[in-house]
Amino acid sequence: MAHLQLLTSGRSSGAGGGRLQRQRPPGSALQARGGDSSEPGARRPETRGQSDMARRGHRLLLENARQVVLVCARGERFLVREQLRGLAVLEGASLVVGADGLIKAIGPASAIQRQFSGDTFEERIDCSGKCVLPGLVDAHTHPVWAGERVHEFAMKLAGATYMQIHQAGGGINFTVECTRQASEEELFLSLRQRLSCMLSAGTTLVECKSGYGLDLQTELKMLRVIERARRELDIGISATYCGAHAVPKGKTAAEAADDIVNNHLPELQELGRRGELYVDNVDVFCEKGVFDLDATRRILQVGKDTGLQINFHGDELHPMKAAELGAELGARAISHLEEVSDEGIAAMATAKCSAVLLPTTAYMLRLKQPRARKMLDEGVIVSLGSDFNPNAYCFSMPMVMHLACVNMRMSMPEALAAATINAAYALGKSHTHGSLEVGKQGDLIIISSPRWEHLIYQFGAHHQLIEHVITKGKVVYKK
Ligand SMILES: N=CN[C@@H](CCC(=O)O)C(=O)O
Ligand SMILES: [Zn+2]
Repeated sequence: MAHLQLLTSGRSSGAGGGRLQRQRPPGSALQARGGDSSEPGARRPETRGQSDMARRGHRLLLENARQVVLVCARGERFLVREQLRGLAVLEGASLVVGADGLIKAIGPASAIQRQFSGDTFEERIDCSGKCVLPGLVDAHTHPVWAGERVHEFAMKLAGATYMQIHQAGGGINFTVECTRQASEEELFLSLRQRLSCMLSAGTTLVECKSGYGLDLQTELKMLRVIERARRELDIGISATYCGAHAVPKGKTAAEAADDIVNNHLPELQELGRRGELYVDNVDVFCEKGVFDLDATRRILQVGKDTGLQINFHGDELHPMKAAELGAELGARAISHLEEVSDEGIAAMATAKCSAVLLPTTAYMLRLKQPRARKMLDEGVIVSLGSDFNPNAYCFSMPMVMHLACVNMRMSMPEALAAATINAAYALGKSHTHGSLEVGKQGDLIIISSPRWEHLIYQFGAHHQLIEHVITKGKVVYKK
């Protein structure tokens, strides 16, 4: 009898000496049509024979993978607490993506072979000895900008702080000047290049912020560039309006907030109504010397009222009570949180507001690490992002996961969940992305290793490990 074998890899179940529990799968994991119909609770596979029906055409067959990492298998929208001890992993499994780009079946290789024996596939990939994982989700990036800030890296190495550089006209302000001068085409070409680097590092869904324009005209230019990328490129995009990323020269924070709530947000709403520009999230840099709690509240509330999800920068360099505010406003996610309070953590857990942790920032700026363990223990939905921007120049979610494990003491299953299903939740997309389940989008990566943990363990080796990146069942990167 061909049972689906659902493996659970525990917190300490790394490649060396970890324990792997084999469990009978829950019925929902057997949604895969390859499931054995004799399995209690299994949905009966379709019984129509190939002889009496026309051959069906599908987009992709991934055959006989050593491991297929589902991440979760019961339609969970996020994973917290003990759910993170064991991710759902199938061994010796195959996966089918249908012509619509959605996952059609996942199950034991032999069952999938029987079930689909007469069908055709645009592409078949032999995954023997390899692992299939969900495409990675990067929940926080600033990828649209012009200019060059490598000199600031040297200044920071010599001891300057982020805020010293910012207040001296560098940092965000410097990038704003360059981005205002850049053409839309120039910004699009550099964004395309950056997104292609992310894709080849395994990211298939990425949050992209504006925020280097600050004035309406340049913010719209950045958002149009993101919209064009969403329409033309293979990577999935969640667009964030971040016009409150810094206080523009010549304005106070209150004046900037007025401009945003009276002019920027209504204009975005109108463009959305006309189908010209889709924005998913509203962001504010809530920080001492940038936007205080009151200004942040005003902007986020109006953003929410115009239909945007709240997803903002908080409690990064100073404790601001941003987490408490986000929980109160119903924020979907808050990023950074190096300085979050205990009360803020508790409030985020209750409000199901995701903490988007950014290991590259704490690493590059030598900040104290966000308290990931406390957040995880209290049941906060922890996600990860690369924070790609001119200050933290990193495209790679595998490296982000590695840093999260070493510097924030997350386990490998926690890090992978944070870079897949939980990051998708932070973007409001975990019903379609973030795990390999029937009916979800066929976004996957194939790595040339017999255990998935190598993607995290081999620091900086993702380009050797990642063989294929697939979105909607189509190979979009091949090593
Ligand atoms: N903290 C605010 N924003 C960015 C940095 C942007 C920049 O320095 O250009 C961040 O998330 O790290
Ligand atoms: Zn950021």
